[in-house]
Amino acid sequence: MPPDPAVSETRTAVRRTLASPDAAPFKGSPLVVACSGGADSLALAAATAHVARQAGVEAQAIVVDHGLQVGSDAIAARSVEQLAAIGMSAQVVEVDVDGMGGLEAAARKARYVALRAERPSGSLVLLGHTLDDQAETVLLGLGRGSGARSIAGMRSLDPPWARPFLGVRRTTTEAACRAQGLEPWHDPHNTDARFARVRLRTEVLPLLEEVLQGGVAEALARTARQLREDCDALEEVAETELSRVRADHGLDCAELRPLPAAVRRRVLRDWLAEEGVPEMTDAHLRAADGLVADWRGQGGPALPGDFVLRRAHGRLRVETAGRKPPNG
Ligand SMILES: Nc1ncnc2c1ncn2[C@@H]1O[C@H](COP(=O)(O)OP(=O)(O)OP(=O)(O)O)[C@@H](O)[C@H]1O
Repeated sequence: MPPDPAVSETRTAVRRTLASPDAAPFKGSPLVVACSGGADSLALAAATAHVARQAGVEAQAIVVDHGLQVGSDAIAARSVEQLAAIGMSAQVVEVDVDGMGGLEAAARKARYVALRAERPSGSLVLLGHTLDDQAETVLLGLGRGSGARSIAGMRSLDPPWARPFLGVRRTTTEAACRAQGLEPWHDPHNTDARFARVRLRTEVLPLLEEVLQGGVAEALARTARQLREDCDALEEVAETELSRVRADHGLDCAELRPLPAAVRRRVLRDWLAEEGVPEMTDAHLRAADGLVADWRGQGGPALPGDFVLRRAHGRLRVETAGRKPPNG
């Protein structure tokens, strides 16, 4: 009997990602599925187990227990049982979440650190993000005025991370679970209307679908892909330009100025990161760019990490706050 269409779609998605040219260095490497026990990552585990068996490669799952809610250990244990039913061995990794920068973000950070540390060396870690997650990320980014890179969403392959389901709808992962007799865990956070992402999913996207007569999630995912291609091209150009405009431990303003703003700001961002300036916001970057594009002899902006940007003798330099050479 041919497999259920949803099951086929999930398997094809995993096969395609592993067969992509960028995944070639990982051919034959072990596969690790990051499994929360939810429908997306459970369907991913089932598809990966099947594809791995056919290809003769090792596959296992990691379930992260963030310890944030009562009974999180029981939820993790249930996920391990579901994984055992599809023939995938799993380990539970407990992490400490410090709550810095918000609980959600801290949990995510701890999860990625643990997955990276626990995976067998040389393996790919498969994550269950779907097309719906991608669409929500794009829409949230647009609404918050984020930069192109963050609206460009997630990559399907960004070693050691792989996201085979970025073209698969959430309804398909749910159907694939049902068809395989799997019982996903329903995270109460996914329906908690205090989260902007949840309201976007349950209120905004359905309304947009109605107004635009369907296809919105796919369209947003397409926007993400196009932007990603544009961003990649711009970043390549910026890398080349950065090596050209370097001068005397700084940057040459006369060489920088004629560059298109999108390239110039990327050059500045990459160079400032290289100089050790942390967490640049868009406002910092614009102020830094003002020293090049709109130079009127002004003082340089203060940057995060107690750094100051200065323009002297036609060169940009990063200094720690306190030292002041003459402007020029
Ligand atoms: N507790 C967990 N243990 C293992 N993997 C997990 C866990 N939670 C999430 N994941 C992995 O991350 C994927 C995305 O999950 P989710 O959308 O909940 O994450 P998020 O909080 O939005 O963060 P991010 O999207 O950056 O991973 C899941 O499909 C799964 O592969």
